[in-house]
Amino acid sequence: MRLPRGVLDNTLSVLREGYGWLPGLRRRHGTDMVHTRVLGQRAVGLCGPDAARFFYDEEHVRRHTALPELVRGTLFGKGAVHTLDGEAHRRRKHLFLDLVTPENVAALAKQVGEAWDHAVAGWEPGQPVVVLDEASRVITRGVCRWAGVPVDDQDVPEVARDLVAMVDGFATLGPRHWRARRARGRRERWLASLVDRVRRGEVEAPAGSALDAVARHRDADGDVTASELAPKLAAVELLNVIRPTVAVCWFVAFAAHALHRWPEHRQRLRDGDAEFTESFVHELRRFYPFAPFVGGRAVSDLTWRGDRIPRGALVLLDLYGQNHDGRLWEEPYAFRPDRFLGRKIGAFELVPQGGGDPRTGHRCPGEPFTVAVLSALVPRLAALDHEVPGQDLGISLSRVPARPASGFVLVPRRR
Ligand code: HEM
Repeated sequence: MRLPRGVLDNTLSVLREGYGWLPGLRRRHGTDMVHTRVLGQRAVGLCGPDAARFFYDEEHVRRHTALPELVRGTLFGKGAVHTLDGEAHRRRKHLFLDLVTPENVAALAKQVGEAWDHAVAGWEPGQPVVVLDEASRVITRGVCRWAGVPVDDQDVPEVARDLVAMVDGFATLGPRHWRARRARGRRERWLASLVDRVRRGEVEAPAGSALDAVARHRDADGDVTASELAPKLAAVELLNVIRPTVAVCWFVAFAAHALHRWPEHRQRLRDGDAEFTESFVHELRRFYPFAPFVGGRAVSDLTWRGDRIPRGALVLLDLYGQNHDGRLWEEPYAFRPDRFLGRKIGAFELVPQGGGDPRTGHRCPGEPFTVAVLSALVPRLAALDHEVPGQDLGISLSRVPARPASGFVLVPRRR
Protein backbone atom coordinates (compact mmCIF):
# COMPACT_ATOMS: atom_id res chain seq x y z
CA MET A 1 0.00 0.00 0.00
CA ARG A 2 1.21 3.52 -0.78
CA LEU A 3 0.98 6.07 1.92
CA PRO A 4 -1.43 8.84 0.95
CA ARG A 5 0.48 11.83 -0.39
CA GLY A 6 1.31 14.60 2.04
CA VAL A 7 1.36 12.41 5.14
CA LEU A 8 4.19 13.93 7.09
CA ASP A 9 5.94 12.62 10.12
CA ASN A 10 3.78 13.49 13.10
CA THR A 11 6.24 12.80 15.91
CA LEU A 12 6.46 16.45 16.93
CA SER A 13 2.67 16.79 16.82
CA VAL A 14 2.35 13.75 19.11
CA LEU A 15 4.70 15.37 21.60
CA ARG A 16 3.04 18.78 21.25
CA GLU A 17 -0.64 17.78 21.17
CA GLY A 18 -0.59 14.77 23.51
CA TYR A 19 -4.06 13.35 24.10
CA GLY A 20 -5.59 15.56 21.39
CA TRP A 21 -3.30 14.38 18.57
CA LEU A 22 -4.99 11.18 17.40
CA PRO A 23 -8.59 12.32 18.04
CA GLY A 24 -7.78 15.57 16.16
CA LEU A 25 -6.30 13.69 13.21
CA ARG A 26 -9.33 11.42 13.03
CA ARG A 27 -11.71 14.37 13.30
CA ARG A 28 -9.98 16.19 10.45
CA HIS A 29 -10.21 13.06 8.26
CA GLY A 30 -13.74 12.24 9.40
CA THR A 31 -12.91 8.52 9.86
CA ASP A 32 -12.11 5.99 12.59
CA MET A 33 -8.85 5.09 10.84
CA VAL A 34 -6.10 7.48 9.78
CA HIS A 35 -2.80 6.94 8.01
CA THR A 36 0.13 8.87 9.37
CA ARG A 37 3.83 8.62 10.21
CA VAL A 38 5.48 8.64 13.61
CA LEU A 39 9.11 8.08 14.55
CA GLY A 40 9.86 7.93 10.83
CA GLN A 41 7.58 4.92 10.37
CA ARG A 42 4.24 4.29 8.72
CA ALA A 43 1.44 4.24 11.23
CA VAL A 44 -2.32 3.95 11.36
CA GLY A 45 -4.50 5.25 14.15
CA LEU A 46 -7.69 3.35 15.01
CA CYS A 47 -10.53 3.96 17.43
CA GLY A 48 -13.66 2.21 18.71
CA PRO A 49 -14.66 -1.20 20.12
CA ASP A 50 -14.37 -2.93 16.71
CA ALA A 51 -10.92 -1.44 16.25
CA ALA A 52 -9.94 -2.61 19.74
CA ARG A 53 -11.12 -6.16 18.93
CA PHE A 54 -9.03 -6.05 15.75
CA PHE A 55 -5.99 -4.59 17.55
CA TYR A 56 -5.99 -7.16 20.37
CA ASP A 57 -5.96 -10.10 17.93
CA GLU A 58 -2.39 -11.45 17.86
CA GLU A 59 -2.90 -12.53 14.28
CA HIS A 60 -3.09 -8.82 13.46
CA VAL A 61 -0.85 -6.92 15.83
CA ARG A 62 2.20 -7.88 17.83
CA ARG A 63 4.28 -5.87 20.27
CA HIS A 64 7.84 -6.93 19.55
CA THR A 65 9.85 -3.94 18.20
CA ALA A 66 6.81 -1.65 18.45
CA LEU A 67 7.66 0.19 21.65
CA PRO A 68 10.17 3.03 21.22
CA GLU A 69 13.28 3.07 23.38
CA LEU A 70 11.95 6.31 24.87
CA VAL A 71 9.22 4.28 26.58
CA ARG A 72 11.18 1.08 27.33
CA GLY A 73 14.02 3.04 28.91
CA THR A 74 11.71 4.87 31.30
CA LEU A 75 8.26 3.42 31.82
CA PHE A 76 8.40 -0.34 31.26
CA GLY A 77 12.05 -1.43 31.32
CA LYS A 78 13.95 -3.54 28.79
CA GLY A 79 12.62 -7.07 28.20
CA ALA A 80 9.35 -6.28 30.01
CA VAL A 81 6.16 -8.30 29.52
CA HIS A 82 4.78 -5.40 27.46
CA THR A 83 7.23 -6.21 24.65
CA LEU A 84 6.63 -9.99 24.42
CA ASP A 85 4.32 -11.93 22.09
CA GLY A 86 2.81 -15.41 21.82
CA GLU A 87 3.81 -18.13 24.27
CA ALA A 88 6.62 -16.08 25.84
CA HIS A 89 4.09 -13.34 26.62
CA ARG A 90 1.49 -15.68 28.08
CA ARG A 91 4.03 -17.39 30.30
CA ARG A 92 5.43 -14.09 31.66
CA LYS A 93 1.93 -12.64 31.98
CA HIS A 94 1.05 -15.42 34.43
CA LEU A 95 3.49 -13.95 36.86
CA PHE A 96 1.19 -10.91 37.09
CA LEU A 97 -2.17 -12.62 36.69
CA ASP A 98 -1.42 -15.08 39.48
CA LEU A 99 -1.05 -12.13 41.87
CA VAL A 100 -4.56 -10.91 41.10
CA THR A 101 -6.54 -12.98 43.61
CA PRO A 102 -9.47 -11.47 45.57
CA GLU A 103 -7.41 -11.86 48.78
CA ASN A 104 -4.40 -10.06 47.30
CA VAL A 105 -6.55 -7.26 45.89
CA ALA A 106 -8.24 -6.74 49.27
CA ALA A 107 -4.88 -6.91 51.08
CA LEU A 108 -3.38 -4.21 48.86
CA ALA A 109 -6.38 -1.92 49.33
CA LYS A 110 -6.15 -2.46 53.11
CA GLN A 111 -2.42 -1.64 53.21
CA VAL A 112 -2.91 1.51 51.14
CA GLY A 113 -5.96 2.58 53.18
CA GLU A 114 -3.98 2.18 56.41
CA ALA A 115 -1.04 4.10 54.95
CA TRP A 116 -3.44 6.94 54.03
CA ASP A 117 -4.92 7.01 57.57
CA HIS A 118 -1.41 7.09 59.01
CA ALA A 119 -0.45 10.02 56.75
CA VAL A 120 -3.64 11.97 57.51
CA ALA A 121 -3.04 11.54 61.24
CA GLY A 122 0.24 13.41 60.75
CA TRP A 123 -1.26 16.37 58.85
CA GLU A 124 -1.22 19.72 60.62
CA PRO A 125 -4.46 21.68 60.34
CA GLY A 126 -3.79 24.75 58.21
CA GLN A 127 -0.72 23.24 56.51
CA PRO A 128 -1.15 22.62 52.75
CA VAL A 129 -0.96 19.09 51.39
CA VAL A 130 -0.32 18.30 47.69
CA VAL A 131 -2.65 15.37 47.04
CA LEU A 132 -0.70 13.87 44.13
CA ASP A 133 2.56 13.84 46.09
CA GLU A 134 0.99 12.65 49.32
CA ALA A 135 -0.89 9.85 47.52
CA SER A 136 2.34 8.74 45.82
CA ARG A 137 4.02 8.31 49.22
CA VAL A 138 0.97 6.63 50.74
CA ILE A 139 0.70 4.12 47.89
CA THR A 140 4.46 3.50 47.85
CA ARG A 141 4.34 2.64 51.52
CA GLY A 142 1.28 0.41 51.09
CA VAL A 143 2.34 -1.39 47.92
CA CYS A 144 5.92 -2.06 49.09
CA ARG A 145 4.61 -3.63 52.29
CA TRP A 146 2.10 -5.65 50.29
CA ALA A 147 4.74 -6.75 47.77
CA GLY A 148 7.20 -7.84 50.47
CA VAL A 149 9.72 -5.17 49.47
CA PRO A 150 11.35 -3.79 52.62
CA VAL A 151 11.48 0.03 52.68
CA ASP A 152 12.25 2.04 55.84
CA ASP A 153 9.72 4.77 56.57
CA GLN A 154 12.35 7.48 56.08
CA ASP A 155 13.13 6.14 52.58
CA VAL A 156 9.51 6.14 51.36
CA PRO A 157 9.55 9.72 49.95
CA GLU A 158 12.68 9.04 47.88
CA VAL A 159 11.34 5.75 46.50
CA ALA A 160 7.99 7.41 45.72
CA ARG A 161 9.75 10.26 43.89
CA ASP A 162 11.61 7.80 41.68
CA LEU A 163 8.51 5.72 40.90
CA VAL A 164 6.56 8.86 39.97
CA ALA A 165 9.48 10.14 37.88
CA MET A 166 9.51 6.96 35.75
CA VAL A 167 5.88 7.56 34.78
CA ASP A 168 6.18 11.31 34.47
CA GLY A 169 9.04 11.24 31.96
CA PHE A 170 8.16 8.60 29.36
CA ALA A 171 6.56 10.92 26.79
CA THR A 172 8.89 13.91 26.71
CA LEU A 173 12.42 14.61 25.58
CA GLY A 174 13.06 17.28 28.22
CA PRO A 175 14.50 17.09 31.75
CA ARG A 176 11.59 14.94 32.97
CA HIS A 177 12.77 12.24 30.59
CA TRP A 178 16.32 12.17 31.95
CA ARG A 179 15.02 12.18 35.50
CA ALA A 180 12.94 9.12 34.56
CA ARG A 181 15.96 7.27 33.15
CA ARG A 182 18.08 7.97 36.23
CA ALA A 183 15.22 6.90 38.52
CA ARG A 184 14.78 3.65 36.58
CA GLY A 185 18.51 2.86 36.76
CA ARG A 186 18.54 3.43 40.54
CA ARG A 187 15.44 1.35 41.22
CA GLU A 188 16.43 -1.52 38.93
CA ARG A 189 19.78 -1.80 40.74
CA TRP A 190 18.04 -1.69 44.12
CA LEU A 191 15.49 -4.40 43.30
CA ALA A 192 17.95 -6.59 41.36
CA SER A 193 20.12 -6.70 44.45
CA LEU A 194 17.07 -7.51 46.60
CA VAL A 195 16.06 -10.42 44.33
CA ASP A 196 19.63 -11.66 44.44
CA ARG A 197 19.64 -11.63 48.22
CA VAL A 198 16.27 -13.42 48.35
CA ARG A 199 17.65 -16.16 46.11
CA ARG A 200 20.75 -16.52 48.27
CA GLY A 201 18.54 -16.81 51.36
CA GLU A 202 19.78 -13.57 52.92
CA VAL A 203 16.38 -11.87 52.79
CA GLU A 204 13.06 -13.60 53.31
CA ALA A 205 10.33 -12.89 50.79
CA PRO A 206 6.89 -13.47 52.36
CA ALA A 207 5.30 -16.52 50.69
CA GLY A 208 2.97 -15.52 47.86
CA SER A 209 4.19 -11.89 47.79
CA ALA A 210 5.10 -10.17 44.52
CA LEU A 211 8.78 -10.28 45.55
CA ASP A 212 8.54 -14.04 46.14
CA ALA A 213 6.71 -14.58 42.83
CA VAL A 214 9.24 -12.59 40.79
CA ALA A 215 12.24 -14.24 42.47
CA ARG A 216 10.85 -17.71 41.75
CA HIS A 217 9.31 -17.10 38.32
CA ARG A 218 10.67 -19.18 35.43
CA ASP A 219 10.07 -18.08 31.89
CA ALA A 220 9.94 -21.59 30.42
CA ASP A 221 9.76 -25.13 31.76
CA GLY A 222 12.92 -27.15 31.69
CA ASP A 223 16.34 -26.22 32.99
CA VAL A 224 15.58 -24.47 36.27
CA THR A 225 18.64 -22.25 36.57
CA ALA A 226 18.68 -21.27 32.90
CA SER A 227 15.09 -20.06 32.92
CA GLU A 228 15.06 -18.04 36.15
CA LEU A 229 14.70 -14.32 35.37
CA ALA A 230 18.07 -12.58 35.49
CA PRO A 231 18.11 -10.24 38.53
CA LYS A 232 17.86 -7.14 36.35
CA LEU A 233 14.85 -8.54 34.47
CA ALA A 234 13.26 -9.66 37.74
CA ALA A 235 13.70 -6.07 38.93
CA VAL A 236 12.06 -4.78 35.74
CA GLU A 237 8.98 -6.93 36.34
CA LEU A 238 8.81 -6.20 40.07
CA LEU A 239 8.83 -2.53 39.10
CA ASN A 240 6.02 -3.34 36.66
CA VAL A 241 3.89 -4.21 39.68
CA ILE A 242 4.99 -1.46 42.05
CA ARG A 243 5.38 1.49 39.66
CA PRO A 244 1.91 1.39 38.04
CA THR A 245 0.31 0.87 41.44
CA VAL A 246 1.98 4.06 42.63
CA ALA A 247 0.81 5.74 39.41
CA VAL A 248 -2.72 5.41 40.77
CA CYS A 249 -1.75 8.61 42.66
CA TRP A 250 -2.57 10.49 39.44
CA PHE A 251 -6.15 9.28 39.70
CA VAL A 252 -6.25 10.22 43.39
CA ALA A 253 -5.36 13.80 42.37
CA PHE A 254 -8.04 13.60 39.66
CA ALA A 255 -10.51 12.35 42.28
CA ALA A 256 -9.74 15.41 44.43
CA HIS A 257 -10.28 17.55 41.33
CA ALA A 258 -13.62 15.86 40.55
CA LEU A 259 -14.86 16.17 44.15
CA HIS A 260 -13.98 19.86 44.09
CA ARG A 261 -15.75 20.51 40.78
CA TRP A 262 -18.73 18.25 41.44
CA PRO A 263 -19.15 18.24 45.24
CA GLU A 264 -22.65 16.75 44.91
CA HIS A 265 -20.99 13.30 44.74
CA ARG A 266 -19.32 13.61 48.12
CA GLN A 267 -22.18 12.44 50.30
CA ARG A 268 -22.77 9.11 48.57
CA LEU A 269 -19.06 8.35 48.79
CA ARG A 270 -18.93 9.31 52.46
CA ASP A 271 -21.97 7.13 53.13
CA GLY A 272 -20.02 4.10 51.95
CA ASP A 273 -22.27 3.35 48.94
CA ALA A 274 -20.02 0.66 47.43
CA GLU A 275 -21.81 0.45 44.09
CA PHE A 276 -21.67 4.21 43.61
CA THR A 277 -18.01 4.30 44.68
CA GLU A 278 -17.09 1.77 42.01
CA SER A 279 -19.06 3.73 39.39
CA PHE A 280 -17.28 6.91 40.47
CA VAL A 281 -13.92 5.14 40.09
CA HIS A 282 -14.81 3.91 36.59
CA GLU A 283 -15.88 7.41 35.61
CA LEU A 284 -12.57 8.78 36.94
CA ARG A 285 -10.69 6.28 34.75
CA ARG A 286 -12.85 7.09 31.72
CA PHE A 287 -13.03 10.85 32.04
CA TYR A 288 -9.53 11.89 33.07
CA PRO A 289 -6.57 11.43 30.71
CA PHE A 290 -3.83 8.91 31.45
CA ALA A 291 -2.58 6.59 28.67
CA PRO A 292 -3.25 8.35 25.33
CA PHE A 293 -2.91 5.29 23.07
CA VAL A 294 -1.26 1.88 22.85
CA GLY A 295 0.71 0.61 19.89
CA GLY A 296 1.83 -2.56 18.14
CA ARG A 297 3.01 -3.64 14.71
CA ALA A 298 0.97 -5.16 11.86
CA VAL A 299 2.14 -8.78 11.44
CA SER A 300 1.06 -8.99 7.78
CA ASP A 301 -0.79 -6.90 5.18
CA LEU A 302 -4.13 -6.34 6.86
CA THR A 303 -7.49 -4.86 5.99
CA TRP A 304 -9.71 -3.01 8.41
CA ARG A 305 -13.12 -1.95 7.16
CA GLY A 306 -11.85 -2.14 3.59
CA ASP A 307 -8.77 0.00 4.22
CA ARG A 308 -5.33 -1.61 3.99
CA ILE A 309 -2.71 -1.60 6.72
CA PRO A 310 0.72 -2.57 5.37
CA ARG A 311 2.77 -5.25 7.10
CA GLY A 312 5.16 -3.73 9.63
CA ALA A 313 3.17 -0.50 10.07
CA LEU A 314 2.67 0.78 13.58
CA VAL A 315 -0.94 0.33 14.68
CA LEU A 316 -2.08 2.78 17.34
CA LEU A 317 -5.29 2.32 19.31
CA ASP A 318 -6.70 5.63 20.51
CA LEU A 319 -7.59 4.94 24.16
CA TYR A 320 -8.31 8.52 25.16
CA GLY A 321 -10.41 9.05 22.01
CA GLN A 322 -12.45 5.92 22.65
CA ASN A 323 -13.10 6.89 26.27
CA HIS A 324 -14.55 10.17 24.97
CA ASP A 325 -16.42 8.85 21.95
CA GLY A 326 -20.02 10.09 21.91
CA ARG A 327 -21.15 6.90 20.15
CA LEU A 328 -20.18 4.90 23.24
CA TRP A 329 -20.69 7.43 26.02
CA GLU A 330 -23.58 9.86 26.15
CA GLU A 331 -22.24 13.38 26.79
CA PRO A 332 -18.67 12.07 26.98
CA TYR A 333 -17.28 15.33 28.35
CA ALA A 334 -19.69 15.35 31.30
CA PHE A 335 -18.45 13.71 34.53
CA ARG A 336 -21.34 11.39 35.35
CA PRO A 337 -20.54 8.42 37.61
CA ASP A 338 -24.18 7.28 37.36
CA ARG A 339 -23.56 6.17 33.79
CA PHE A 340 -21.84 3.08 35.18
CA LEU A 341 -24.57 2.13 37.68
CA GLY A 342 -26.00 -1.20 36.54
CA ARG A 343 -24.00 -1.04 33.29
CA LYS A 344 -22.23 -4.20 32.22
CA ILE A 345 -18.95 -3.01 30.72
CA GLY A 346 -17.91 -4.84 27.54
CA ALA A 347 -14.33 -6.10 27.22
CA PHE A 348 -13.59 -3.58 24.44
CA GLU A 349 -15.55 -0.55 25.71
CA LEU A 350 -13.87 1.16 28.66
CA VAL A 351 -10.18 1.17 27.78
CA PRO A 352 -8.08 3.39 30.10
CA GLN A 353 -5.95 0.30 30.79
CA GLY A 354 -6.35 -1.38 27.41
CA GLY A 355 -9.04 -3.77 26.19
CA GLY A 356 -9.82 -7.43 25.61
CA ASP A 357 -8.91 -10.29 27.93
CA PRO A 358 -5.88 -9.72 30.18
CA ARG A 359 -5.28 -13.48 30.31
CA THR A 360 -4.65 -13.83 26.60
CA GLY A 361 -3.73 -10.32 25.44
CA HIS A 362 -1.84 -7.29 26.65
CA ARG A 363 -4.69 -5.71 28.59
CA CYS A 364 -3.47 -4.39 31.93
CA PRO A 365 -3.62 -7.09 34.63
CA GLY A 366 -3.74 -4.37 37.29
CA GLU A 367 -7.30 -3.09 36.84
CA PRO A 368 -8.67 -4.90 39.92
CA PHE A 369 -5.79 -3.37 41.96
CA THR A 370 -6.44 0.08 40.50
CA VAL A 371 -10.17 -0.06 41.21
CA ALA A 372 -9.64 -1.43 44.72
CA VAL A 373 -7.00 1.17 45.70
CA LEU A 374 -9.18 4.00 44.40
CA SER A 375 -12.26 2.54 46.07
CA ALA A 376 -10.31 2.63 49.35
CA LEU A 377 -8.97 6.17 48.94
CA VAL A 378 -11.81 8.08 47.24
CA PRO A 379 -14.29 7.78 50.17
CA ARG A 380 -11.50 8.83 52.54
CA LEU A 381 -10.83 11.86 50.34
CA ALA A 382 -14.55 12.67 50.24
CA ALA A 383 -14.71 12.56 54.03
CA LEU A 384 -11.86 15.06 54.60
CA ASP A 385 -12.68 18.38 56.18
CA HIS A 386 -10.56 20.76 54.15
CA GLU A 387 -10.31 23.96 52.16
CA VAL A 388 -9.10 24.33 48.60
CA PRO A 389 -6.89 27.42 48.32
CA GLY A 390 -6.42 29.37 45.07
CA GLN A 391 -4.15 27.37 42.71
CA ASP A 392 -3.78 26.31 39.09
CA LEU A 393 -6.15 23.38 38.66
CA GLY A 394 -5.81 23.37 34.88
CA ILE A 395 -5.22 19.97 33.26
CA SER A 396 -3.31 20.43 30.02
CA LEU A 397 -4.05 17.77 27.42
CA SER A 398 -0.71 18.42 25.76
CA ARG A 399 1.19 17.17 28.81
CA VAL A 400 1.49 13.37 28.96
CA PRO A 401 0.82 12.15 31.58
CA ALA A 402 -1.68 14.90 32.34
CA ARG A 403 -2.17 16.16 35.88
CA PRO A 404 -3.81 19.06 37.68
CA ALA A 405 -1.00 21.63 37.34
CA SER A 406 -0.81 22.20 41.10
CA GLY A 407 -1.03 18.49 41.95
CA PHE A 408 -4.19 19.55 43.85
CA VAL A 409 -3.40 21.40 47.05
CA LEU A 410 -5.80 21.10 49.97
CA VAL A 411 -5.57 22.58 53.44
CA PRO A 412 -6.92 20.34 56.23
CA ARG A 413 -9.21 22.13 58.69
CA ARG A 414 -9.12 19.55 61.47
CA ARG A 415 -8.65 15.83 61.77
C1 HEM B 1 -2.88 4.16 37.02
C2 HEM B 1 -3.38 2.96 36.81
C3 HEM B 1 -3.01 2.17 35.60
C4 HEM B 1 -3.11 2.52 34.28
C5 HEM B 1 -3.66 3.81 33.71
C6 HEM B 1 -2.60 1.40 33.52
C7 HEM B 1 -2.59 1.36 32.13
C8 HEM B 1 -2.09 0.32 31.40
C9 HEM B 1 -2.09 0.26 29.96
C10 HEM B 1 -2.68 1.31 29.02
C11 HEM B 1 -1.47 -0.89 29.62
C12 HEM B 1 -1.16 -1.35 28.19
C13 HEM B 1 -2.22 -2.23 27.62
C14 HEM B 1 -1.82 -2.69 26.24
O1 HEM B 1 -0.63 -2.64 25.89
O2 HEM B 1 -2.67 -3.12 25.47
C15 HEM B 1 -1.05 -1.55 30.82
C16 HEM B 1 -0.35 -2.73 30.85
C17 HEM B 1 0.14 -3.27 32.02
N1 HEM B 1 -0.13 -2.87 33.30
FE1 HEM B 1 -1.27 -1.33 33.83
N2 HEM B 1 -2.20 0.41 34.37
C18 HEM B 1 -2.43 0.82 35.65
C19 HEM B 1 -2.21 0.12 36.79
C20 HEM B 1 -1.54 -1.08 36.85
C21 HEM B 1 -1.29 -1.81 38.05
C22 HEM B 1 -1.83 -1.45 39.44
C23 HEM B 1 -0.53 -2.88 37.72
C24 HEM B 1 -0.04 -3.91 38.70
C25 HEM B 1 0.04 -5.18 38.46
C26 HEM B 1 -0.29 -2.81 36.28
C27 HEM B 1 0.50 -3.67 35.54
C28 HEM B 1 0.55 -3.69 34.16
C29 HEM B 1 1.32 -4.66 33.38
C30 HEM B 1 2.22 -5.74 33.94
C31 HEM B 1 1.04 -4.41 32.04
C32 HEM B 1 1.60 -5.15 30.81
C33 HEM B 1 0.57 -6.16 30.34
C34 HEM B 1 0.96 -6.90 29.11
O3 HEM B 1 1.73 -6.38 28.29
O4 HEM B 1 0.47 -8.03 28.92
N3 HEM B 1 -0.93 -1.70 35.80
N4 HEM B 1 -1.47 -0.81 31.89
